[in-house]
Amino acid sequence: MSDAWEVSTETLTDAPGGNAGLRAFLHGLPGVDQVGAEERAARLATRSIKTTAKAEAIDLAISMVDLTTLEGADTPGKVRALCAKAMHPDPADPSVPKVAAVCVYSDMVAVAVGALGASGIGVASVATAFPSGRAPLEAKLADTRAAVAAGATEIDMVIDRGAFLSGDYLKVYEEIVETKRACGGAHLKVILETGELVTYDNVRRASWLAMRAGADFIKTSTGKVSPAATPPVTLIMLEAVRDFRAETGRQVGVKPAGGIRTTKDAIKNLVLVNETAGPDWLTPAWFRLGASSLLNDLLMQRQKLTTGVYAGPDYFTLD
Ligand SMILES: O=C[C@H](O)COP(=O)(O)O
Repeated sequence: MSDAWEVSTETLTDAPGGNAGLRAFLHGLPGVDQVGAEERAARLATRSIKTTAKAEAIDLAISMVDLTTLEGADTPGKVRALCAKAMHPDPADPSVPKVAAVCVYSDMVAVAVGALGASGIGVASVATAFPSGRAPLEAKLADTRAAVAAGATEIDMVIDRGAFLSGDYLKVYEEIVETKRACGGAHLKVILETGELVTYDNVRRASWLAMRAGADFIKTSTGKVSPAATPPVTLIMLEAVRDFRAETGRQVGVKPAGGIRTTKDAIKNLVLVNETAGPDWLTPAWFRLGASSLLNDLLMQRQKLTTGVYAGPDYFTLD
């Protein structure tokens, strides 16, 4: 499987069998064993990673970060500072890898594009009436097109959870298909907002629905709803991308986001990836960590491993 992102061109324009067909497919998926999923996620979380492996894991995690600011009070200055940090997380140590992408609201895309220049760091924009997903489809598509026109290379859309929970799977499917079309060459991450989906079975169903509609990535959460990226939810989504590739040959990425704050959290995620979807997903092309305040902890732990002492949170610029 290639490391490069493959924009899926085979997105289905019609859901075979309409809503009834989708419903039959999604409800025909095997149910999630809740106890089994929680126990497996908890067991994997106890794996201890030390010394060289830990240093490698920290650098891999840094390279997978979608460095995020999604606040009403975001300013061009804050976004430029975030971009500087994305390119040189620790200006005193050029061996620290750059992050994968900067994630902002669509009106901040042009600022991020200008600040990141030719760094190779992606610009991800949330879109489609983030975070609620409540707006007419035309407004959602206009939001998406505006972000792409401003230079976004990745679009993080939210699904309509109300439609999903009321069983209108076709509406969710068609919105994803249309948003994928509006993305053009940009990659589409589909946010399921798992904290609102009520059951693990729904997490599995929403993952398959998004992948069948053409998602390049499935993402847990907006970061605005709790619970967000819990280990069992990430595990279920990793199983879904693994099984989807086995069935269709197409690889889809996974992005847990929301509440990932510590190096421990990040490493737990990497173990989950390796043990569930497998090492093919252990690259920034196929796995991202959406986080607004994880990077500094990764930098502190990295420095501790290198120098033996913690620099302390004030040493690094705010993330
Ligand atoms: O997409 C990323 C999330 O909004 C980040 O959530 P966080 O602020 O809990 O790290």
